[in-house]
Amino acid sequence: MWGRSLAWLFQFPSSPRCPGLPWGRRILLAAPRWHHSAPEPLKCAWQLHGDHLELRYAETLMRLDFVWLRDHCRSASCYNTKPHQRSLDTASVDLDIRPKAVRVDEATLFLTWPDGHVTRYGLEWLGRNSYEGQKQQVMHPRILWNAEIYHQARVPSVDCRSFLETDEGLKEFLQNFLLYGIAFVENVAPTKEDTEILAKRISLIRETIYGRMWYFTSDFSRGDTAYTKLALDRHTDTTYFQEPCGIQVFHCLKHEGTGGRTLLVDGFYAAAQVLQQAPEQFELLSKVPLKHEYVENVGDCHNHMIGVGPVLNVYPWNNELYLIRYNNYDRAVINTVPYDVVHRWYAAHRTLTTELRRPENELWVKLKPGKALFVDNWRVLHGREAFTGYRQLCGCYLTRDDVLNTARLLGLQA
Ligand SMILES: C[N+](C)(C)CCCC[C@H](N)C(=O)O
Ligand SMILES: O=C(O)CCC(=O)C(=O)O
Ligand SMILES: [Fe+2]
Repeated sequence: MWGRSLAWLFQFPSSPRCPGLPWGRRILLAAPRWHHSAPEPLKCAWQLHGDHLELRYAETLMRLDFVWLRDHCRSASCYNTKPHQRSLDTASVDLDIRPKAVRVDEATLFLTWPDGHVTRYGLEWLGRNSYEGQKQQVMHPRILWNAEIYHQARVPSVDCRSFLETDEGLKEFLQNFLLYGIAFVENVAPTKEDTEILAKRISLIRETIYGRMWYFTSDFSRGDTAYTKLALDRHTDTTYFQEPCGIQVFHCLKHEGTGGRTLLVDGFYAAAQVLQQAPEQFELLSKVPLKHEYVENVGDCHNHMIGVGPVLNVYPWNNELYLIRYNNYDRAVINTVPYDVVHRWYAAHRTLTTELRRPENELWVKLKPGKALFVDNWRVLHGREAFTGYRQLCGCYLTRDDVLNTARLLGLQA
């Protein structure tokens, strides 16, 4: 029996935590204390250590802390499955707790605690919810793009009626939006009110200093270059908020004149190139905190906003990007790092900018009345070409949590 289980254990690659140490050698040292679930196929093996339980299930080696195991107990007295909320008072758990007994069958881990309480875990559940399991998964599946990838994907626009009236239309739209960070709705009546109806179908509108639904022409009514006819280089908006707006909706209601095309660039595609070419620069961009700032004193508008955070924001456990802040217009004085770091940061920023400016990464579209564009402002940069004539643009920002909420309720991974 032991021979067979050891043979099985030898098939696994070396432990990710100790790359130099073959798994087999660790097992030989620890062999007398390994247990495994008896029936074939042998999918699970475990052993108790001084302060944690080591569990191998399917392809995952998990190290589970005893307090964690007590804290996540899903028994009726510890967890209320109706509201999906914990009833257990975590602060009442002895930090030196250790299970009195451990047993594993084909699908379940059973732990008996010193006070007799029994905790059961589905092995499948642990595989998905442990740190080691999470680390292997992405939170947000995406397709990174340059202009060619995006064009070749032939991502369809969704028709306004299908978007408003059917779950399939909405789901298709949101799936495109989650994968590419941009999505279009067609045949929208060219008014601010109709644009608002679209926005409300997927989220709550995020009211900001620019209003709820904003509407602008090149009338200099606000102290920002957006309210001119000038070209705007690629950027993300509201970098000067502690939480930049998650989504931006654009709907061009009128343009009598030339130019004014919209530029879109996938910031995560560019960042992925930086990671490949210069991982230390990617790391710097994800670690150095920066300020962005908006100071306005025009007419009755008086605002002073400051947002702090790095250019690239990643989940620390899997290094997955979730937010890029990139706005060279609104970047504030750098006073958060010493001079030598500043210089390396400028070099890293240059590498990223070079990627963002590659013509092959630029997607140019002309927004027309009837075609609304949704942009993931945490991922995709936008800009515009200079223009002549009269141009009216309306839109709004959306709260990100609520867009993702809608997507999850439709069964999408968001
Ligand atoms: C869309 N709307 C015209 C309302 C906003 C303009 C905000 C522009 C600002 N520089 C930023 O990038 O955040
Ligand atoms: O005028 C445009 O097309 C976009 C301007 C802009 O960057 C913005 O409104 O956030
Ligand atoms: Fe903008």
